Amino acid sequence: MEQFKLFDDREHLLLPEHLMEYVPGFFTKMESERYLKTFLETVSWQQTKITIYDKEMLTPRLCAWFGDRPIRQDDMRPPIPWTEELLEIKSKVENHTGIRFNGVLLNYYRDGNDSVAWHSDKDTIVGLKTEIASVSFGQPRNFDFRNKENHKQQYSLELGNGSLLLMKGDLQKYWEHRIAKSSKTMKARINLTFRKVA
Ligand SMILES: O=C(O)CCC(=O)C(=O)O
Ligand SMILES: [Fe+2]
Repeated sequence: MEQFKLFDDREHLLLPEHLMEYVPGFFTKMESERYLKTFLETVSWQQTKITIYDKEMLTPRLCAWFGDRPIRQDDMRPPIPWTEELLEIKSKVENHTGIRFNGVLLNYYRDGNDSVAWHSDKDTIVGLKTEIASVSFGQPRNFDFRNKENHKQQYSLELGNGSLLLMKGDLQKYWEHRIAKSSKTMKARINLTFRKVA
């Protein structure tokens, strides 16, 4: 099991550099407001059905998949073609990370009731480590992550407006993450996860 120090001497959260890189204000406030507004107004958001313990439910958030090809083998719906804004963001993210992506999943959390449950992501080309670049606009929300084998090892990072979080290395293998519901009043947040799909 990998170990790392998560807090410095002043109890500030230290991110393990080989697993995560966080860049607050990767986009300016003005850019972020413009992107949030554009996506809220123009994306054809979908709420997909998920089956949990034989019960059909709707995901507690809205989604849209853009890119060059379908998101997964078991979900062959055609992707929505790239938009001008998404290509702008993609190119800035690719320049910063040096990674090329071929799809982006947009998640729209309408308020504090919207969420994503504990999971890890695995949709990369087999044999490569999953690298996902996550861009957030709007309401800051806590991104919780916990060790798969020891749930007590749990940390939280607030993903701010206009921020970039790069998830890499063995993060998806040993850790899972979520955006929990919140009882506080929360405004809209849109998150973009850039991915490499086969
Ligand atoms: O909204 C987020 O920050 C995380 C979204 C996520 O985990 C995912 O799309 O797989
Ligand atoms: Fe995820």
